Amino acid sequence: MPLNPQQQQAVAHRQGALLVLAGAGSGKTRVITRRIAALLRDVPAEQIVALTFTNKAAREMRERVIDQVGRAAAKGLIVATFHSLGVRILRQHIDRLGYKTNFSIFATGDQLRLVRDLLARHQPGCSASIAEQVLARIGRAKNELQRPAQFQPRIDDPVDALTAQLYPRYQQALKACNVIDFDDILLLTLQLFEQAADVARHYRQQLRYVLVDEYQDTNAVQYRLLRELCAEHGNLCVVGDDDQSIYGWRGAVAGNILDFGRDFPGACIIKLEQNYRSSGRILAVANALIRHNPDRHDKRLWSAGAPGAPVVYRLCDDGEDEAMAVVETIHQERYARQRAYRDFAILYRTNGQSRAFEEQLRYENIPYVLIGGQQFFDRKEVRDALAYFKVLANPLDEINLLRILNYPRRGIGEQSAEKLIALSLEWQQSLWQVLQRPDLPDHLGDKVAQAVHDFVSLLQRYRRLLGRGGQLVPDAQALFAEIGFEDELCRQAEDPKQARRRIDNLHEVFNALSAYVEREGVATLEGFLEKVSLLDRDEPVRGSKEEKLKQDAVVLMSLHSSKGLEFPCVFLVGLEEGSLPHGKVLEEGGDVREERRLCYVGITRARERLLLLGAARRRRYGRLQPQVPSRFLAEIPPELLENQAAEPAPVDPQQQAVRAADFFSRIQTLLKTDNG
Ligand SMILES: Nc1ncnc2c1ncn2[C@@H]1O[C@H](COP(=O)(O)OP(=O)(O)OP(=O)(O)O)[C@@H](O)[C@H]1O
Ligand SMILES: [Mg+2]
Repeated sequence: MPLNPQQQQAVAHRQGALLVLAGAGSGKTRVITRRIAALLRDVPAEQIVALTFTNKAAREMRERVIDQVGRAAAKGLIVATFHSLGVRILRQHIDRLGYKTNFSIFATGDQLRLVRDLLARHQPGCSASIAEQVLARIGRAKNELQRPAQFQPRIDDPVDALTAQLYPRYQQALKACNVIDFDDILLLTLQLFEQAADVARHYRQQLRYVLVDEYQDTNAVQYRLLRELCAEHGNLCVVGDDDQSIYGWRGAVAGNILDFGRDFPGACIIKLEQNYRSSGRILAVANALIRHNPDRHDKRLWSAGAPGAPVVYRLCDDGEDEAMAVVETIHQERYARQRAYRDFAILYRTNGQSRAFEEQLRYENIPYVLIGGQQFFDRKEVRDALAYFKVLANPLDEINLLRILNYPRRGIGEQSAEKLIALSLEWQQSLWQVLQRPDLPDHLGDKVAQAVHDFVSLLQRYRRLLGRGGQLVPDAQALFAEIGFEDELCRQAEDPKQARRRIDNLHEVFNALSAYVEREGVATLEGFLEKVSLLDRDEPVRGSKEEKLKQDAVVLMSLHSSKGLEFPCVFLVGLEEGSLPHGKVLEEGGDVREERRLCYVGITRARERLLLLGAARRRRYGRLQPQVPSRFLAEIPPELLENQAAEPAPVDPQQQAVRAADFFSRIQTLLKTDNG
């Protein structure tokens, strides 16, 4: 498909800064991939770096480039997320900041545990629940470029006061364990560039063409990093849409995109106005909604396509009814237009909303894939297993060392663990060093000291084995068999089914490891852990997101993870006050404009058919409660919507009995499929 003149101009642009500011579906991502292909004709691949927000988007972009230029020509090209580029750089040079290059990356659970430990040590009276709030403040501070020294607590804010106290200690503890957290990845990369001029120069000379997709979602740290990278050559090309900025809550600054012209004087700014994705009617709805956000760059998106089918709003009776309406439409559309299951996406505000749709789809035997939801790598047994890997890769990782010290139980109880920590503080040695001291029997008694000794030699033995990297999977399996990990899972489970699930999850870790080994030329435990810690925060439970998208199945996902994607038919569900806009935002006086942008993102994923749905009543805390339709619906002129909103039917007792019977038979079917 040929590019339009504006797209061509963006692709042909060579030196200096370039901003493509354009609405949804106007071909921004396409411009980036075509530009890379064009650059590859006269620039070595290693000099080009394209940055995106999710691993999925990065993989997809690489594939699209390969389709155009072939695999050989794309070799050496860097297509990555900001975080994976950061890790790549830190692995080479983090020693300049006083860390070792085999550092590990903390998962959220590990971070929380560290903050809880620090709280218990320094503020014994505090409730443990405050740890999460402190951690969130630390995260926000890091994304706003505040290191411990720059953190400014707000007056009269007790959580801020605690954060001010704990943040420096948290940072010291991480460093002592040779660990960094997710937000440190970018902050430390930036620090490296600022402190080590030679390192900065090296990357500025190596990475001569920088391209960024979804630029509206960059935060302050990412922005500074880009400035550092492009300080000499200035070849920065960014594309984005201020109307799709949906990560303000994570510190993204939409202003970055609006200030681009000021920050990079002489920048070329190109606007794309033709939308190639959505039908005229869908586009009209999107435009009408987003117009309600003040202070935006006004963009007029038009489509050369046909107006298409009407956009429908359907007010359903309750959540079950909403799910049935969706499934009914899927059946109709498949029948009338021979659509595949993968043509449909059900989009919602929060992952918890998927349940009713999943039930209904299962009941009707419709294949579906769920993207996001409870994160596989966050489950307890999975984190316990990974803790072993983490300690084997980096024995200074004290949090994980403590996690496995007596798991599975080996006779080093909590009191002994506390004694060991006290000794490590007293002797100013790392816990790992303390565990290896010959004089431990004097402090712990012979029996416990023997258990510690066995534990240490086990770890050392496997460190040697795994360090060779030849047989990661069998070696790891041997380790877990030797320590009796599965037996421990069985002992702790409440019933055999739970035990089975947990053991399956452990095996899934081995599967993930083996898939990694197969993919990678040189596989190491560190490399595997790095992959896991860089997974998209909303990566699916199992399998990669694009594998799932390839199957012929209806897709269920949150609005946040739908960014950049497109589907022939989209159901945007739960259009009620409290769901979209989200209740938390309303209660805390948050930014309703960001919720509106989220709704806009959802609408603009649709190519041909868009259905907006909501329920008149919804089950909350076990009771049906009346709902108010989303304010966003009222912002769309009625002539743009085909309203299928029926007044909720008066409840006829006989009908209710039929519904109840139907409901129970469905539950029974579900239980049967569950067991089967
Ligand atoms: N010149 C063109 N001719 C035909 N189709 C095009 C053209 N440009 C883009 N498209 C198609 O339009 C759709 C949207 O393109 P793309 O995903 O690049 O848009 P985008 O601006 O990145 O959207 P979003 O803001 O949602 O990320 C894709 O299906 C793409 O193939
Ligand atoms: Mg895009």
